[in-house]
Amino acid sequence: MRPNLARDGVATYDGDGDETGVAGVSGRTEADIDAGISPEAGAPAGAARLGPGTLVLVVGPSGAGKDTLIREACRRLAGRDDIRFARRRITRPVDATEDHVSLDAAAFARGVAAGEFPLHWQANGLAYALGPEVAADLAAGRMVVANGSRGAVAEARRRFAAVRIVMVTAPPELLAARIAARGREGAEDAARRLKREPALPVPPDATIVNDGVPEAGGARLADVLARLAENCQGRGPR
Ligand SMILES: Nc1ncnc2c1ncn2[C@@H]1O[C@H](COP(=O)(O)OP(=O)(O)OP(=O)(O)O)[C@@H](O)[C@H]1O
Ligand SMILES: O=P(O)(O)OC[C@H]1O[C@H](OP(=O)(O)O)[C@H](O)[C@@H]1O
Repeated sequence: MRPNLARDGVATYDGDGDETGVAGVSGRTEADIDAGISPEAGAPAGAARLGPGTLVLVVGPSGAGKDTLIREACRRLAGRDDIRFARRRITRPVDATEDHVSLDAAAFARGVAAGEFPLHWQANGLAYALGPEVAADLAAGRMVVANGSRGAVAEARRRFAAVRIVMVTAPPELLAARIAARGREGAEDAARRLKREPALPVPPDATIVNDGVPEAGGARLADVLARLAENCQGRGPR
């Protein structure tokens, strides 16, 4: 399932839905967000899920610019007490590319065993988690935005009451060039990242093609987040 990158930065999905298990699936557009079309239809019913605030997972291929656009959107939405940006736990040393909490493997495993992480996943030889403050913010009715894995969306939908997905993508040649220029990964790791294409279990609520300047993509993400927050009304901070 590959996005079409045309049409004013809004991607739709082709295909028969094989990868999502949904026949004739098409991406939700920002118009759908305005219409309040719910992606929870068909989500598994479970025990108490974390909420009532909405978890927004920003997903997409490595190098697309998720962290960059999240930083930009965070700057633009500073002062919004109803929207928080998650600080991830990652088994990666601290570096300039993301303001995460760095944990070693043992500390990460202890966090998992203690049930501290409302969501965790593994990818790229690393372990990632959202911290307990995410659950607290959702419980207070806030929207929480996190850089997520496409492979963790299904689990997120089981664990959280309301999950929205924003796909950030870019043409393949830009992905490769950006990962190389960032210099965080070696050539082999970079190549493995470029090959990763875990399927989403649902189409994204919005897609941002980050092929312009970061400020443009960041402004677009901020817009999408503001609209998603509007549609979570009735669940404001308390
Ligand atoms: N619109 C853009 N124009 C030019 N460079 C960009 C743009 N967006 C991001 N970049 C650069 O591309 C690199 C990858 O961006 P970023 O780390 O935000 O991507 P990511 O999707 O979070 O990737 P990963 O999943 O590998 O962490 C960074 O060096 C960033 O500065
Ligand atoms: O390929 P998928 O499963 O979508 O994403 C895998 C992981 O890679 C990226 O993290 P980072 O680049 O290591 O910070 C994503 O944020 C996610 O955690």
